[in-house]
Amino acid sequence: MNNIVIVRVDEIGLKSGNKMLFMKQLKNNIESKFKDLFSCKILGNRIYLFPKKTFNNRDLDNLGKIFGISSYSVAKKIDKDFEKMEEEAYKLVIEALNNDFDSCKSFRVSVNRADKSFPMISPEIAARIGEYVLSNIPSLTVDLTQPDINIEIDIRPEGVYLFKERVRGPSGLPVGVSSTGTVLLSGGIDSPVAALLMLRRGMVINGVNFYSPPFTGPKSLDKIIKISSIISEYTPFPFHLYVVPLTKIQMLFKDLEENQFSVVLQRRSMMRIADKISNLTGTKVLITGESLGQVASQTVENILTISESTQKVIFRPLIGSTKNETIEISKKFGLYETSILPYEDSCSVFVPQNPATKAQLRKIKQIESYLPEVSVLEDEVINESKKYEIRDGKIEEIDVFKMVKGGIL
Ligand SMILES: Nc1ncnc2c1ncn2[C@@H]1O[C@H](COP(=O)(O)OP(=O)(O)OP(=O)(O)O)[C@@H](O)[C@H]1O
Repeated sequence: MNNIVIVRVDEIGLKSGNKMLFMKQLKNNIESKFKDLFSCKILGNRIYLFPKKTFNNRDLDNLGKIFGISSYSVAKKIDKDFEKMEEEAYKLVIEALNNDFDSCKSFRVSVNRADKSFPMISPEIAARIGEYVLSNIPSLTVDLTQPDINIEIDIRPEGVYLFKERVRGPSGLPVGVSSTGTVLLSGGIDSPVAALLMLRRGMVINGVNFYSPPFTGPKSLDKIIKISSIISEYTPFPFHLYVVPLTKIQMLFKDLEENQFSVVLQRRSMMRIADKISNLTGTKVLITGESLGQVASQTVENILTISESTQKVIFRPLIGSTKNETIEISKKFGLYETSILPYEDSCSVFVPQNPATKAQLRKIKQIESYLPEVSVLEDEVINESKKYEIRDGKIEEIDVFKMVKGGIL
């Protein structure tokens, strides 16, 4: 049981003033996912995980979903004793060979001597331990640039760590260090990726989804909950999803004579509702998955007209991305297979034949001025929304919050 896990950070290490705050948040985030398995300790730019019970490498998979971690290694900690270092390095090579002594594998020993009081310099330690390993396993060759097996020896004041592998983490900043946002979360490919990208910058988020009963059925709801559940695996905070029935507002826009503006009108309504939910839940910004020029509603003119419906800043992390790039990220985060399930999204049900690509604000405001009931309906649908709390993939429907203009009932 003397294996420990070393967690490394990249960006956090560069933050001078906030570094300790960020490290503590990362430590809390790791503890919240691994409280039964490890106790954690910050030492310099690293976090060390001490096992409370035996673990195997698969138990560590969730470290790949904790933003802020650049890499981690399962390491053996020993005393600062040269003979023990030789012995453990040899054992690690044997482990890495996995009983394959026939195919000619190459290896390297890399030494980091952070404790300068250790009486030998790094190249000397590497060379001597390399010789020791070679003398015991003559089928090996040495390769200093691209070895099959890289044994790392890290000599620090508190002891020596040896490991043979660095597993890459998801990098970024720990969730909890970058304020809060509300993502307009559709069942498509883009907005779930936008949500993950904001989590990766350390933001705590909740989500608002619009659905159109009875035009969108229970399978669409299942899909958005499944997407939220995947998102929740990347945050230590519960992910709250507000599901808002938009149908009565959409019907109003659909029946307009000038229904080419219905998409922009609908989006403005979504923004106002999301703005209110953001205020009710205390988040600071809105987030969407828009990407410039991707669909008719995402021209600069339409985006400006849509943005005007809220005072809040809207983060659009995908604005400059290509569809393929977004798909790549979606796959990387394990979202893609769910995002492409063929269930109708609320908006696609009500798209006119020729949606306006340059909806002028003046025109849109004029139409809205003929529809004062929209604002009443927006409050109504917030009252009718469902709220789900999703934590580590576990879903619970909780209290529907009630709202009247300007406050919570
Ligand atoms: N039903 C919905 N519920 C919540 N937000 C939505 C919904 N539909 C669209 N949005 C928000 O508006 C943005 C633009 O949507 P649009 O349908 O124009 O583009 P999209 O590329 O299909 O987006 P996505 O892939 O995220 O569905 C979405 O990224 C999302 O943030």
